[in-house]
Amino acid sequence: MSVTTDTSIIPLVESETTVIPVVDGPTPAGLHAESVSAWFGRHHVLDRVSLDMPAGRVTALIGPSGCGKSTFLRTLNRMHELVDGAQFAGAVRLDGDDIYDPRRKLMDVRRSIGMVFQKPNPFPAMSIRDNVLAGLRLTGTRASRSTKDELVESCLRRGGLWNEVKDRLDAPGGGLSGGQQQRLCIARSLAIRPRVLLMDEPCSALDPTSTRVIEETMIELAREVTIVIVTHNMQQAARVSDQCAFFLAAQGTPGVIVEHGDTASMFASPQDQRTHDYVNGRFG
Ligand SMILES: Nc1ncnc2c1ncn2[C@@H]1O[C@H](COP(=O)(O)OP(=O)(O)OP(=O)(O)O)[C@@H](O)[C@H]1O
Repeated sequence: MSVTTDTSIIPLVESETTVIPVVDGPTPAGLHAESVSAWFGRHHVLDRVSLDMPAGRVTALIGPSGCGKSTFLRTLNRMHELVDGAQFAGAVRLDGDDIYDPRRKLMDVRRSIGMVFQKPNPFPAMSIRDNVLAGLRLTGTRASRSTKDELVESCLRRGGLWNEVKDRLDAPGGGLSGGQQQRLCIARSLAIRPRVLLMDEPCSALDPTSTRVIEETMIELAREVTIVIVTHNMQQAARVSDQCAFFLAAQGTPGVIVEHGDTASMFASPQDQRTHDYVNGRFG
């Protein structure tokens, strides 16, 4: 089950004010999950999952419904803990530093590791420009008017939306098409300079043309931000990802990674029969 919610940005709220060089491009960071387990109450949904997600690469998480892909994704920026009764064990290292270290500020974690959800969730009545800048306000980041203008243009360009909206930046975000709204959400995520972007089935609500545009945007973005994407679409995983991890939860047991590796090899010559059957559409 993927959770579609505006909490994508609410957890960033903190009173602290920071000034950061908002226009410089960020540098992608490596993410490493180490023996990650997760529970919802007594329901154990992930069991000791370890995965390297290299800097500047696209990692696709694939597997049948309910095997824990979205839960795993949400442990990667500590959104899992927002659910009542949710528990976590293990470590997630961002360029070597554990994001679960109690000395680490939660806001810094969520600023470094952004998230884009299945259903586009721009603020519908807010202008396109203000949507892009919304994350800055929520993180207490100050910037001059001209810096903001540069930032809006840079994020919309990187989100692959600038040419379509540059003449109507004051129009409401809710007036855009679904695909444009999703790219606006990507641009909004980029404005706080994440080093990793988590994407939970970002194209599942979109038509094929919008999907292709988002995929092209992802491939471009991977130079500056590490991407981890959950997708049910095998062609999409093959098109956009450098490496894949295949998750599976056998009946009544928590999800594990059955196989992971370079995407081309996993599709052409999977090592595990279950991976072979899944990528060839035999189940799931
Ligand atoms: N908020 C929640 N509260 C309780 N259980 C949950 C919650 N979210 C997910 N689960 C359960 O955790 C398990 C893993 O769900 P998860 O959404 O991570 O799987 P998934 O592989 O992403 O599925 P899908 O591909 O259908 O989105 C499922 O059994 C699901 O019912």
